[in-house]
Amino acid sequence: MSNSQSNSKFGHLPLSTSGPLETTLTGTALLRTPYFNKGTAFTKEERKTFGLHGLLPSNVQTLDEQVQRAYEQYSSRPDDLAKNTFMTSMKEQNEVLYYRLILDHLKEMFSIIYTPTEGDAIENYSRLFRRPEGCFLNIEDTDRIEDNINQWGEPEDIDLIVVSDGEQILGIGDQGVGGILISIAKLVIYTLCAGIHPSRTLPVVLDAGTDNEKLLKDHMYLGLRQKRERGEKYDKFVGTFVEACRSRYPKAYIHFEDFGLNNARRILDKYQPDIACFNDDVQGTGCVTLAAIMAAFKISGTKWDEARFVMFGAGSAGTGIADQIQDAISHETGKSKEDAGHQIWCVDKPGLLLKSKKDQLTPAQVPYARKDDDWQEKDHNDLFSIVKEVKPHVLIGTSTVPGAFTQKVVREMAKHVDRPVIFPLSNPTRLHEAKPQDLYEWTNGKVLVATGSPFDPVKYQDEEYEISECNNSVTFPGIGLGAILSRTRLMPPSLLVAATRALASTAPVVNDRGSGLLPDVTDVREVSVQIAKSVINAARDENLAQEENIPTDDAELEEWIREQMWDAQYRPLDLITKGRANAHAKGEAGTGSHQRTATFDK
Ligand SMILES: NC(=O)C1=CN([C@@H]2O[C@H](COP(=O)(O)OP(=O)(O)OC[C@H]3O[C@@H](n4cnc5c(N)ncnc54)[C@H](O)[C@@H]3O)[C@@H](O)[C@H]2O)C=CC1
Ligand SMILES: CC(=O)C(=O)O
Ligand SMILES: [Mg+2]
Repeated sequence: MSNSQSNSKFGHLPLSTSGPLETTLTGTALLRTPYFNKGTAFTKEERKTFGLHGLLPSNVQTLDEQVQRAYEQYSSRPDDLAKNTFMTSMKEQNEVLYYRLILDHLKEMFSIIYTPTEGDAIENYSRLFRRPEGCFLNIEDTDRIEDNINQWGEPEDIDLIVVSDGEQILGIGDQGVGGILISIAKLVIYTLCAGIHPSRTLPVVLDAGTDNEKLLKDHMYLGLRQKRERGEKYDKFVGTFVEACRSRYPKAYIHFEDFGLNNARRILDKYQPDIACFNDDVQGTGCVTLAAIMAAFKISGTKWDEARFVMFGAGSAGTGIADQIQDAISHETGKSKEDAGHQIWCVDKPGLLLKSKKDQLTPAQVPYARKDDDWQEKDHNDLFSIVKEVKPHVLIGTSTVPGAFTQKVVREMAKHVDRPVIFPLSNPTRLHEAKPQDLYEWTNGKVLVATGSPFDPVKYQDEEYEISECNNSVTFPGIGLGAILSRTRLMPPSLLVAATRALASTAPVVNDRGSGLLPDVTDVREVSVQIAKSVINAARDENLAQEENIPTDDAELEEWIREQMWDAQYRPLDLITKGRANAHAKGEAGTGSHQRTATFDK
C-alpha cells in the first residue's frame, strides 16, 4: 500500500485517508466510477496516465470551481424534490464533489438529502427510480440471500450495513421497497457527519411485502406486490440476512432503521446480546433526546429526582427515549429503575398506558403502564387531562399526530412549570406535534424547544431564537464511527451512555435563549469525533474492542480517529496493474457487479 503522501503518524492504517488511492481503472471506466471520478478536476498528468485525453474538455478545474458550478445547477431546480433528485444523480457521478457540495452548504442541504425531503423521495421511489443502488433482498428468495450479500466484497471490505424493512419510514409509514432510500440516506449522513468511508458501507432493504394499499395498487410499484409477511417466515428472513452478514463481514456493524413497531425492538433485543448492532429509532433517538433534556435542565434548573415526563406516542422512538430517561434518573438519583420509571407517563392511541390493558401493550411499553387505581375517576384518555394531572416538566412527541400539542395543552403545562421543555419530534415537518413559533407564543417565550426536523429560527418579542434539531442524525454517526474504529464486539447500553455524555458535553454554551440545547449541524463532524472517542474508550474499558492498537493518550486517540475519517477531498491516484490489485486480494476495481465494490482504496 502506498502512503508516500501521508504526513500523519497514523498514515499507515488501513483506513487512513491521507495517502493516494490506487486503481486499475482508466478512460471512461474511471470517469464512470463515482468513487474515483474527478471529472474536470483530473490534472494534466492524470489525464495522460489514465488515458483521459479527448474524454474531457481541456480546462482543468479545482474542486471549489466544480462545487460552484454544481451549486448553481442545484439552485436552479424548481423545488425541493427536484433538488433531491439532482443530488442523487450527482452522487452517481462524482462522490467527492457530491459530499463536498453538501458539506459546503450543510445547513441548507441537510433537509434536502434527509428529512423532510427524503421522505417525499421515498414515497415516490418507484416513480422517480432511475438506477438501483444498494442490496435488495426479498422474502420469497431467501435461498439467494447469502450469495446476494457475498457479492458486495471480501470479508474486510464492509464496515457498516444499514438495513430497513420499510415498514415505518420516518413518520410516513409503510413504504415497502422504497425503504432502500432511508438506508442510503443514513449512510450518506454517516459519511458527511462522521467520515465513514462511502465505499465501505452497504445499504440494504428487506422486502417482506407491504401493507400500503396505494403501493399495492400502483402498477409502477417496484417491490413485492403482496401483503407484508409476519411471524415465523419474517423472522427467518431477518435471521438469514443477519447470519449472512455475520459470516461474510464478521467485523461489520449493523444499523437497523425504520422497522415497524412490532419488530424494531424485538429484533434489537434478539441480536443485541450477540452482535455489534444498533437500532437508530430506539437508541439513537434516545441518546440525542436525553442529551437535549440534560441541556434544558441546566437552563431550567429542574432536578432529576423531581422531574416528570410525558411521552406522547409510545412506539419505537417513544419507548426508546423513555428507557434512556429512566436510566438517567436512576443514575442521577440512585433510585431503582422501577422508581425512576414512575416519573414517566407514556401515552399512546388509547390514552395513558394502564396496567389493566397489559395484553394490548408492546413489551417495551409494559414497564411504563400505570396503576389503574391511581387514575380512577380521572380522565386518562386525552392529553390535556393527563398534562393537567401530571404537571410535566417535559413533554415529548413521537406520535406522528400533527398539532397534538394544542394551545390548550401547552398553556396548561406552562401553568405548572416555569420553563416547559417541549420536543415535538415526529418527522417529517408536517407531522410535528407543534410548531416552535406557536410554542413560544403560547408560553410567553418560556418554552425550551427542540424539533425532529429542521425549523427556521423563531422571532419572538424582537429576539430571534435558534431551534435545535433533536434528530438521531446528531448521534448515530459518531456512535457508528466509534463502533467501527474500535471494532467493538457488541453495542451495549453502557456504550450509548458514553455517547450521550459526550454529546451533552459538546452542546454549545447553554443560554437562556432556547438556543444551544444541541450542537449545530455544522459542528457535527467535531461532535462525532467526541462521541466516537467516548464510545471507543468505553469499548476498550469493557474489553469489547477487538482493535488492538487504540492509542491510550487522549490527544493521540483524537488524531487516530481524525486520520481515519474520510473527507471530501480529491486524493492523488496511482495506476496499478491488475496483477498487483489481485495480490491485494481485493475486489478488482471497476469490474465488480456494482460501483460499491468497484473501489480499491490504497
Ligand atoms: N427526531 C428523531 O430523531 C426521530 C423521530 N422519529 C419520529 O417519531 C415518529 C414515530 O416514529 P416511530 O417511533 O419509529 O414509530 P412507531 O410506529 O414505532 O410509533 C408511533 C407511536 O405513536 C402512536 N400513536 C399513533 N397515533 C397516536 C395518537 N393519536 N395518540 C397517541 N399515540 C399515537 C402509535 O400507536 C405508536 O405507538 C415518526 O414521526 C418518526 O419520524 C422517530 C425516530 C427518530
Ligand atoms: C429520524 C428518524 O430516524 C425517523 O424519523 O425515523
Ligand atoms: Mg428512523
